[in-house]
Amino acid sequence: MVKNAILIQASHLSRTLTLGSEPLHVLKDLSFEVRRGEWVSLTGPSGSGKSTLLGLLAGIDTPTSGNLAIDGVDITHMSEHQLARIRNEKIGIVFQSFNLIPTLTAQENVEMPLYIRTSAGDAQKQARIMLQEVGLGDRLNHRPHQLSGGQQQRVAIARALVTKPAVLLADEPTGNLDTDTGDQVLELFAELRALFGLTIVVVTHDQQVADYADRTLHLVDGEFVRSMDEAPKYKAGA
Ligand SMILES: Nc1ncnc2c1ncn2[C@@H]1O[C@H](COP(=O)(O)OP(=O)(O)OP(=O)(O)O)[C@@H](O)[C@H]1O
Repeated sequence: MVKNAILIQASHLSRTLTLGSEPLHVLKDLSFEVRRGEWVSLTGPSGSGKSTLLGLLAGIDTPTSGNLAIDGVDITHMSEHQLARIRNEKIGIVFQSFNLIPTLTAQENVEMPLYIRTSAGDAQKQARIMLQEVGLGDRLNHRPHQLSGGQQQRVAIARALVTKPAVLLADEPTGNLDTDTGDQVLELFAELRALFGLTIVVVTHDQQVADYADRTLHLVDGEFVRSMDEAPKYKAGA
């Protein structure tokens, strides 16, 4: 059976927060698709709604209105329990601050998402293989504080991908890394995309990071705009 080419389908998504008496329209009527195997950047100024949108795609938050389907499954009205299952099966997430558990080794951190789906022995084996894929086969027993920032992010990437998700979501994944280390992490994304046919969505405010993607969705004040619609960088004839 040919799998659906559309991996993420969002229709008229809105997210409104009610704080005090005034509603805050964080995301406004967003409709878009992401195709299987595509790499999309999500850019925009601070406060434009990037992380909020990523939270919806991750099933961490739910939209106020509209519909969202991931890998052919409509997740819009799912219970927290159902969303947790979708997150474990279909979604890998990487954050700016790595979010590793400090008391666990690299291997144990990567095993974690597998505990609810397989035996301890199998989890250990799969975690080892995934850490080898990200170039950390010789750091299995190191704890996060014994690893560099780039290595910690590689562990986080291994943890995100060990369940073989359809989509990797990343929120400023290079934000805590120097430029060279950040580039290495993005090169690793590209390798893993080729290896696993991954779909990738990266939130970033860094144009160089955004340029790794096939396509950019640019948010301003909760709405998509084309980057070229922004204020011109120079005046014609100046
Ligand atoms: N839990 C919350 N309570 C109150 N306001 C919130 C909450 N979450 C988000 N917001 C508001 O929603 C808007 C969008 O926030 P969001 O974090 O999605 O933006 P962002 O584009 O990711 O910003 P940044 O680049 O600074 O991380 C902001 O104005 C923010 O203040």
